[in-house]
Amino acid sequence: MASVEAMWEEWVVRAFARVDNNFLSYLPKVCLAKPSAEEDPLADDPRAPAKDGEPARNRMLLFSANDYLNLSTHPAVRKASAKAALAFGMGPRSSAMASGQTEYHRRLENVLAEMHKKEACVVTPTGFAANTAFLAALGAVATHNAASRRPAAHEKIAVFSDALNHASIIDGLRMMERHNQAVVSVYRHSDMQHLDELLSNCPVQRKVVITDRGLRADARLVQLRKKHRFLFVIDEAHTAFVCGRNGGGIGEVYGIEDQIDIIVGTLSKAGGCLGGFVACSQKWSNLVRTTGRPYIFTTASPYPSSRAPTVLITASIPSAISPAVTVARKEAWRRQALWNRVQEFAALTKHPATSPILSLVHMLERGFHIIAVRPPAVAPDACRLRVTLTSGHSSEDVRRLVAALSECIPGLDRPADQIVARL
Ligand SMILES: Cc1ncc(COP(=O)(O)O)c(C=O)c1O
Repeated sequence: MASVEAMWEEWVVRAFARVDNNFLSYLPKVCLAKPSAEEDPLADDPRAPAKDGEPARNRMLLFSANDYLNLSTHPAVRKASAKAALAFGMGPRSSAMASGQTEYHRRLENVLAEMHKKEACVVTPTGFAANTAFLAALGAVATHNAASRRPAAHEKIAVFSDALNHASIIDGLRMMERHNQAVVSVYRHSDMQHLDELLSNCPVQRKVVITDRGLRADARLVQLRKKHRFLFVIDEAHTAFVCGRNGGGIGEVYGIEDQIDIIVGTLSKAGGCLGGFVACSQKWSNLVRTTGRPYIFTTASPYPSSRAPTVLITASIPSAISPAVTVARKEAWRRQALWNRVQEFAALTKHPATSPILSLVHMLERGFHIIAVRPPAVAPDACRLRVTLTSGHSSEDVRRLVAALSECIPGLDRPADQIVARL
């Protein structure tokens, strides 16, 4: 008889053969460019002339990162994280539930709450955890209102989710279904008519609409909220700090902050650091902290030395994100630079770009790092290549990118539907 190890090995190999295993070959080895001597805080002699890093042929322009405002390398962010790490160390050691919250976490939560015009905010280790923690708390509404019994049909929550919502929303919803807390309906991507129909046919009293595509659906969602009185949840992972005069996201763009009940976001994209958040009312934040399992049962963002008493512990990531948030709000030119790049790209390619993320071709060999979006992120027939523009790209970078792309896609200056057909 085969050993347990051999049996498992065979099952793993068989499973792997059925997944898209090209995935592994897409993971390029990336070496970070060495900072110049002036920029390198560890350089022996900051006045020494900059050394050449990697040979020029290996250098590439990164069009695949979500560091939209280039804050991950901002001097204030580097300094704050280095200072916190030097003073307090790195190891996070436990969850917020076990070791409490530092003043840095609290300060960050207050800034984010204020930024989104909400009473409160809960910072989580990632954006993925923010969505799943919020949805776990949402599920708790059904369970606890059913006196901890299995909720009956009328006690469940009806959740309406955009077809292209992020995996963290999908997994959070699956969790709710597993606990009999929710009935989930998926509406066609940004199709408000479909959403309206589904809402109109739903007899359940507690309704929730959740989308990470707020920018596309805009004010129509607000009209539907008035009509159907649902709890409105937006995942602002790609819009917080990026859209709105002060980086306040969708709510600020359309002046509908008071119409959005819950804002979920990440600090790992435009924030240039790592983490997530749920901005909401005080009551919702209490529920997330006490029932949001992905917030409770996971280690908090990095914090320092075991010698520091808990109340004095500072956190290197929250202390880095705080200056990042300040810079993101203050330096509106970064947002302007980013949107200028989007407009330039749209003008050069005639591609109707309305966001810094563009689905196009892979160009690694030409010195452009662009990622392929493939299953399980999208359906097998919806694979695409994705260009992400940031404020750190110059107009020249965009011109070079478009020139290189045009060699691979002869129809790049034609309308987008024709281009997609050719890819
Ligand atoms: C819409 C959306 N929500 C949530 C997340 C998860 O954020 P994080 O990377 O901070 O876990 C992502 C990241 O890809 C995202 O695109």
